[in-house]
Amino acid sequence: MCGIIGIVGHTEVNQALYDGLTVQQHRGQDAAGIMTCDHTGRFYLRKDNGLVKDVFHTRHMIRLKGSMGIGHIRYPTAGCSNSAESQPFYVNSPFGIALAHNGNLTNTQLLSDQLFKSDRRHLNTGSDSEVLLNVLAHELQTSGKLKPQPEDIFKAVAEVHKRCKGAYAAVAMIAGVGMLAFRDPYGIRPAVIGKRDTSQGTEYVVASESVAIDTLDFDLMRDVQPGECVFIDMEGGFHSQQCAENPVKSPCIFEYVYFARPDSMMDGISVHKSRMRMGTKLAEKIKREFPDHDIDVVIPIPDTSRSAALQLSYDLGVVYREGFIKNRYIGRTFIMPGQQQRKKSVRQKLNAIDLEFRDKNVLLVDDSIVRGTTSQQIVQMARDAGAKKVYLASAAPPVRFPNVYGIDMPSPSEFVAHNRNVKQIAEELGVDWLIYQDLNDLVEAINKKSDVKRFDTSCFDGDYITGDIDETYLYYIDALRNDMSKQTEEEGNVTIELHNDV
Ligand SMILES: O=P(O)(O)OC[C@H]1O[C@H](OP(=O)(O)OP(=O)(O)O)[C@H](O)[C@@H]1O
Ligand SMILES: NC(=O)CC[C@H](N)C(=O)O
Ligand SMILES: [Mg+2]
Repeated sequence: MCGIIGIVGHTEVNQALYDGLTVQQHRGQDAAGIMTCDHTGRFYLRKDNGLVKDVFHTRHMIRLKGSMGIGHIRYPTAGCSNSAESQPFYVNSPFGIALAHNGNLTNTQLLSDQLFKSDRRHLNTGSDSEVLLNVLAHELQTSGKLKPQPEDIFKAVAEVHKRCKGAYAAVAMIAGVGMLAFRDPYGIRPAVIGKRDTSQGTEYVVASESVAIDTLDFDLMRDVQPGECVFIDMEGGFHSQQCAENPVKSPCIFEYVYFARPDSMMDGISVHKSRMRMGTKLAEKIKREFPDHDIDVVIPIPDTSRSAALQLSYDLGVVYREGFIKNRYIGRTFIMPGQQQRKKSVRQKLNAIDLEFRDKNVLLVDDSIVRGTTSQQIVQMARDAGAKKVYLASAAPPVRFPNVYGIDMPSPSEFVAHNRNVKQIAEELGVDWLIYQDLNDLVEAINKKSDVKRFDTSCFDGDYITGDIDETYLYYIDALRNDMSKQTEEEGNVTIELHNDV
């Protein structure tokens, strides 16, 4: 998952972009970038591998001039993790365009071929986001105008929707013209719009999550709708249009389970409330399946499971205790690039308080179990701390299918639930019993009264919302992106970045 932000203001936007990326850091830890545009139409770029706080130093911030800009934090799902593939990406023709993308295209190969053979465009990386930018650029080029008007931009985005498959929530800047933001026709990845009135006029922000809008002191207006394009010109004029033929709001369910911050609103749904309801549903299932349970204490696996675990303990009538202390300087382990690093980081990140485990039957609660990296080690820690029995509950169903829309889990054989039933997974994780949320309950917990038609639930049930994912594609991304292939790829990777300010 990546995080995006774009701002059209009336004064310098560099600091606001930085702050907006920082509060979305949980969406990507591999690379960060900001590109700004000043009143002369000149772009300024800084991007590199690392966390936001490590990528931007004062010397970079000073050079990021202008009242319009976009930013990105990256968790790679295509290409490699080299800084050359960090974002925003830039093309000089037409106009000068920069783009930052959250999601993953599923027809990258075909598009790359078309871009080279028909559109006569050069791609310099293996990133699907560079492909998205070039498709947009080609479609904008066809207007033939010196300065594109809102209707030219909407027409270009409509063509992007026809050509690009998969997931994309993107912000883009056209030099000296303005900023646009658009989501794929299913709205798989999130994007929200905010505004604030200043003495110089209205300023606009688009971000992956509303937490950025809140913390930057903008007011949340609404989501960018699936298929819609929003365009804000350099003078602050706001334009929008639906550019897809059949948009169907179907966001990725994993955003609510794990990715998003609980204080964000996405597609009209409070992430925090949805996680609390996940706790309630899970408590109901535990009561049904284990009416005579002997749980002494409910312990969350920090951080993400907390909202669900707290509500679960309340509904179950069992005390809640923080039994694992999280090292606040270690990031999220699931989105780290390799298994070795993920494994090591769980131990560095979490440590048990023996007192909360000794001689107790503990119910550990996590939001999701994917590779089982976290649960395996946590269960052992609970036992080492003296727990009598260790039970485990997951607020989401078993992850059994690869994600192709922006979460880097391409390889079913890496999932602990692969070819195992719940009893076998429990054995593998070393727990006395294991319980998973049912998919129906998860959907009900998230969608209480929003206008979301359905969710992309593919990682749980293999039903890919775009309807065009077949075995051949799944085989292809597995071969390309399983942990082993990625490691080999990274070792031989020495791409040198063009257009970068070090
Ligand atoms: O089964 P696994 O492959 O280990 O993946 C699942 C775990 O990874 C995530 O935690 P993470 O440490 O990334 O972030 P968090 O601190 O937000 O919970 C998630 O919350 C689970 O705890
Ligand atoms: N997780 C994401 O949204 C990744 C965006 C893009 N596919 C990349 O790899 O950079
Ligand atoms: Mg976790």
